[in-house]
Amino acid sequence: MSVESVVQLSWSRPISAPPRVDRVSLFVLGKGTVASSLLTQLGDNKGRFVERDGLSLEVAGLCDRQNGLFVASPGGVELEQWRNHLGTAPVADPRERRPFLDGLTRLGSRAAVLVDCTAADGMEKVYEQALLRGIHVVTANKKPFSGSLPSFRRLATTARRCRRALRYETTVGASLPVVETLKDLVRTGDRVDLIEGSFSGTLGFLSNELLAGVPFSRALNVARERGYLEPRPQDDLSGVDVARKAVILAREIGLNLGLEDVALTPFVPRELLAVDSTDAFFEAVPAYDAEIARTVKRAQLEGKVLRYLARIDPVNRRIDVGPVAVDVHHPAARLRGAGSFVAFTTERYPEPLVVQGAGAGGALTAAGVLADILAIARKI
Ligand SMILES: NC(=O)C1=CN([C@@H]2O[C@H](COP(=O)(O)OP(=O)(O)OC[C@H]3O[C@@H](n4cnc5c(N)ncnc54)[C@H](O)[C@@H]3O)[C@@H](O)[C@H]2O)C=CC1
Ligand SMILES: N[C@@H](CC=O)C(=O)O
Repeated sequence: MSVESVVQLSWSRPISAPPRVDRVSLFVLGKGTVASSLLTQLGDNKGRFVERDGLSLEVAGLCDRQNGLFVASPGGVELEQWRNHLGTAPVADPRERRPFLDGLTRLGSRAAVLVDCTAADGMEKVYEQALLRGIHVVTANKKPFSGSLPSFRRLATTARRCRRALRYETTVGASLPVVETLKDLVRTGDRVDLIEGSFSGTLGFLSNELLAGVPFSRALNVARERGYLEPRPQDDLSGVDVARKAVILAREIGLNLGLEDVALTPFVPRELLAVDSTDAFFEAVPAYDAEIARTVKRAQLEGKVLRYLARIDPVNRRIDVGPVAVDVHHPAARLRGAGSFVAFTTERYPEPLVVQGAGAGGALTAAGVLADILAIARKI
């Protein structure tokens, strides 16, 4: 067949045929900073998904710590009213997600996706239940990927065996393309020699505010208002959140390491981290303003900038996470606001491949979660 006749054929197709719209059902866990931004973005972009991708992304299920809501009819949860609907929905045990997952599989959509926007523990079991039912998983929750190594490996294997997607791009650097970039380096046979960077939007922001002379307690409140903090802010300030991200990346390059292997120095004095409840913690913070300001000043007097860095060294199988006084020419010294960066030094990139940009915030993270959902939906 000649090129002309192929062109002729495609032109002769009736252009008035209505485009096919595939229904994709979502079950969203959480109603906090990330989940609420995601639900807003799903509502705001509804028309765009249909027009550009022929996709109708519908929230069939929605759960927080207390309540759960499931809407089986086409269209799913009315997104403009989700807070009211969830607020008046029946109480649902957060550990028991089976009825929702069963309901999701019965909907008969082209695809169903469990979307975890919580920092809940033990979610790997829920993901497994989902994958085994043929439901894809998208998550911003770092714990299932940085916790027990056997659970993490089992999860990855289950996803592969069930041929379902398990996407967690936002677990490192919010919507920055860090995880998939690293996966591609590994998949294509590159050798990763070093991963380093500033992995916390919160700690980057706090360092910048401290450098500008803002008291620590005030900067922390701004970080909270902007949605940068973890549900438990001690996880940011102890460095555990950065350690989790480092473990996630280390495992991507085949290192069998866990949180217990990370050499971790906290961002703040350890006594402050001993305060357990979140309210008491925020009340205790101002007492540490002067001490934290002095640490930052000391680095400044030496002509350096205080940053909170992570370093994953596969040769020595080491992960180091902690504050470092860097030279003003160091890439981390140039970060502004909640800026983060991850630098991959590899066989093919002896000059590191650097991913850089804002690394925290509700709208950014939600956009990353949405991009993961769309990546799955487009493949169906
Ligand atoms: N805020 C950010 O910039 C980023 C956040 N993340 C991750 O996204 C996740 C959510 O973060 P945020 O929205 O900021 O936290 P958040 O504290 O605002 O919201 C967490 C939500 O999870 C719900 N929740 C807790 N346990 C639950 C359970 N078992 N079942 C259902 N819902 C449950 C809570 O009710 C709350 O609505 C965390 O894992 C965080 O590490 C990742 C990248 C960036
Ligand atoms: N609290 C985290 C949010 C993203 O993971 C951070 O500040 O980096």
